[in-house]
Amino acid sequence: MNLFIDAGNTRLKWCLANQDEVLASGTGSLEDENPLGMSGELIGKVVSVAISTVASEERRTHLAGSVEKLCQAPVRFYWSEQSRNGLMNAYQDVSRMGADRWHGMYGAWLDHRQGFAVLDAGSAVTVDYVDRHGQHLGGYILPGLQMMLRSLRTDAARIWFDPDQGLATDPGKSTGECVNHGLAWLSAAMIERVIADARKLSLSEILVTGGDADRLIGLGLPGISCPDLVLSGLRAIHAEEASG
Ligand SMILES: Nc1ncnc2c1ncn2[C@@H]1O[C@H](COP(=O)(O)OP(=O)(O)OP(=O)(O)O)[C@@H](O)[C@H]1O
Ligand SMILES: CC(C)(CO)[C@@H](O)C(=O)NCCC(=O)O
Ligand SMILES: [K+]
Repeated sequence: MNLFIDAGNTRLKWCLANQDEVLASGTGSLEDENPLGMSGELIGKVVSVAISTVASEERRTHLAGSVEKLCQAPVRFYWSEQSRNGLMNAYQDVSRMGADRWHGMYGAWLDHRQGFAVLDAGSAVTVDYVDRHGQHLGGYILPGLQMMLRSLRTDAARIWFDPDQGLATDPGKSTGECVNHGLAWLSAAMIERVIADARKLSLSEILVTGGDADRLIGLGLPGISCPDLVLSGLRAIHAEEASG
């Protein structure tokens, strides 16, 4: 069995799979001693490890070391590419693009050939557009929800509030409401722009992934929820590499 890991800035997601089926999956944290939280029985089945990560070089090295030791299996990292199987990256320097974005787009490209947007609402939010020819048209990087809450709390001396996950966007009448409604209102505005862009660029689907995907759908994003988009892209690439 192969172990696949999508290691973001906050959490990591993993799945244990062979060519066509997923045996188990879960989430973990790079901070934990056992970053995967996998049982010994599952760990015993791992013969190779494939990782997509956007973590710092220090955390990446640490992860590689602990996973190698834990699984006694070779670890390979997969990065952004210029092109693959008809999907073409718009970046001139593809080594600068977060691997999660490329793997997410590739996961989407496998099943959606009519042009799509990928919205990954994680620690940071990314939006990427791919037309029906497989051409990546570019994208956007924005702060994520927790990041924005944290910066308001840290950088504005008189803003105290309890974060809520509410979806109300009407004008707030207390600090807490103004902050919470403000973030929902901002997300709603982003959603409107993505919808407008998708229409303008003739992209027929919006695929949503990341920890805050359901929140965006709750705010009216007409998107398809694909929680494992990055891992699907990574699995496909790993399989293609293995078959030569
Ligand atoms: N159990 C959870 N733990 C942490 N964050 C969560 C959880 N459930 C939902 N979230 C939300 O998910 C967001 C983080 O998303 P995700 O877990 O996809 O991040 P990530 O993959 O580490 O991020 P990135 O790839 O952007 O570095 C947070 O803003 C938070 O609001
Ligand atoms: C934007 C994030 C943090 C989203 O996870 C990640 O894709 C990343 O670190 N990207 C590097 C910069 C870039 O994609 O251009
Ligand atoms: K992610």
